[in-house]
Amino acid sequence: MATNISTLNSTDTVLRTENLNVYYGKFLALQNIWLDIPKNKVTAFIGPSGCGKSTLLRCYNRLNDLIDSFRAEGQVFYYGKNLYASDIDPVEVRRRIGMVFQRPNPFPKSIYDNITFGAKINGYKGNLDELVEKSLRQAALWDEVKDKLRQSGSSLSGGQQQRLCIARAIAVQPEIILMDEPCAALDPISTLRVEELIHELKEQYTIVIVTHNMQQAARVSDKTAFFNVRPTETGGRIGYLVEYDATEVIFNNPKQEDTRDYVSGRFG
Ligand SMILES: Nc1ncnc2c1ncn2[C@@H]1O[C@H](COP(=O)(O)OP(=O)(O)OP(=O)(O)O)[C@@H](O)[C@H]1O
Repeated sequence: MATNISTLNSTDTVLRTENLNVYYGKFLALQNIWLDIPKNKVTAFIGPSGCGKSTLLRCYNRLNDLIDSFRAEGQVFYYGKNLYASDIDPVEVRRRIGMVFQRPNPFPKSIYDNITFGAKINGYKGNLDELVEKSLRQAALWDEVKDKLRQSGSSLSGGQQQRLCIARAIAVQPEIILMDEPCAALDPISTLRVEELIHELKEQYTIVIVTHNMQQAARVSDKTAFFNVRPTETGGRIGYLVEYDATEVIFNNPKQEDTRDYVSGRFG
């Protein structure tokens, strides 16, 4: 029988990777990652393009399983339970560990149905109207859409669509929200709204965010992991974790020179 991962004991470390190596076919994308993600905090992943930030994020909710060439060695723990164990249901993992992507991707459905879709699939027994209102309020979108819930999600502005996607992620009552450059396609004002939202959401959720925006990482996160990529003799590019610490340490007093160079913009 599948393990019910929602009943696992809670500790301050929600996700832990131990000696994680990730391959796409023969290509080693990430090497030897040891990283603990703390509960109810925002953890930012920063680093140059191709260093494996999104790859690691997708390992946390087994989204990489959908890529044929993907293979992981080492372990990813959710409250001490190996997420890749044979008795773990990846669908349940993705319900507990939701994801918001770079481009807002509402379903081609009404605002209301965007929120209720996942809940219905999961057999939600509560009041759907209440769920819609609660999720939209938590995503700071309710006031803007409460009079047009039957309109298509794609009729909203890009920033509103992204908050709708956050509301949709919240509606299935996850514990963790993974965000892969959630503001990359947004204007500065929408970005600010989403950043404010992230601050509010961490009261209830654990958030891991990939961002290319140094200021954003400094503004929103409690901890920051800096990844880098090194070339191999055979032309490969291996991503690795350089340094992981409180965000203020990473930005103001990092231990590694590469981190200092990257956060100060001196990185090639
Ligand atoms: N589906 C895939 N198939 C094969 N290789 C992949 C796949 N996804 C990512 N990669 C490779 O793995 C490495 C890490 O990619 P990833 O997207 O995780 O990096 P990233 O740090 O998130 O980059 P970016 O900041 O540009 O989004 C890259 O070399 C990339 O080309």
